[in-house]
Amino acid sequence: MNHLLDLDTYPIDRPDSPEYAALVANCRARLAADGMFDLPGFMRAEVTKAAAEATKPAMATASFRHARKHNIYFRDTVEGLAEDHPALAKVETVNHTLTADQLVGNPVIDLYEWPPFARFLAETMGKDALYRMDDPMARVNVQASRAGEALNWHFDRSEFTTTILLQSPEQGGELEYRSNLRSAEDPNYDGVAALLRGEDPDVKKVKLHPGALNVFRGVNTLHRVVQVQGPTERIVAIFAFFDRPGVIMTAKEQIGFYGRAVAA
Ligand SMILES: O=C(O)CCC(=O)C(=O)O
Ligand SMILES: [Fe+2]
Repeated sequence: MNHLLDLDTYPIDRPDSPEYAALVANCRARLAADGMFDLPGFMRAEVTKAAAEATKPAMATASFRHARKHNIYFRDTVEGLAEDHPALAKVETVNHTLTADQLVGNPVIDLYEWPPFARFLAETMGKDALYRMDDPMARVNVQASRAGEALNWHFDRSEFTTTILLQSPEQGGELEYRSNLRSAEDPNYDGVAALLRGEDPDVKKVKLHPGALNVFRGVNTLHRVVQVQGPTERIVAIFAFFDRPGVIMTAKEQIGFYGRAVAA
């Protein structure tokens, strides 16, 4: 993996070393403080560039253009919330997705399949273990956003989201986020509504660079990608891990996310 990743700076292949323990401790502290950590230069620059380039033919011809209006919960109704509550205000998302079955041979798949990666992520999140999905599409996705496009405000359905940015646009494409906007006990609908009105002073913005590993607690961190400007697409790889092995999507979920279904 040394040819793909900067294992000198990030020794995730040496889980028994003191350097590994220090790295994990640092990531955990940042997750606790900010709901996020990123590791710049995690994937080597030339590999990152090659991985981005390799997605382009399929992105141009075979990706799923996903354009939708949604609220930040991706749900039609939220129990206890009036339909016209401003926390349910709709935003628009447009992006283009390639699924794992369309990424065969891409370094992002090699990384996903490498057991120390899941082990390292689990340790940063304070979990006993994390498992890859068995879903042929959802395991790893690559999303492209073009000028005028972006993934809009949302909470994630999974507790954590793990990405590697493969290509930056000229302008836009930063990740905007607000950690701890809600908790398991308090949905904080008024806080959500204030943020959607642009009135939350605690929104932060991070500009990731290609090759950076980014992990964030998306379940309680409201987040969006800032609209892309200019001719260069923002391209990001998204890795799906679960607390248990063997997770797959239903055909209905696959069609909802990707416009087609592929059996496991
Ligand atoms: O593109 C990104 O950086 C964030 C992706 C994201 O929020 C998601 O996949 O849920
Ligand atoms: Fe997300």
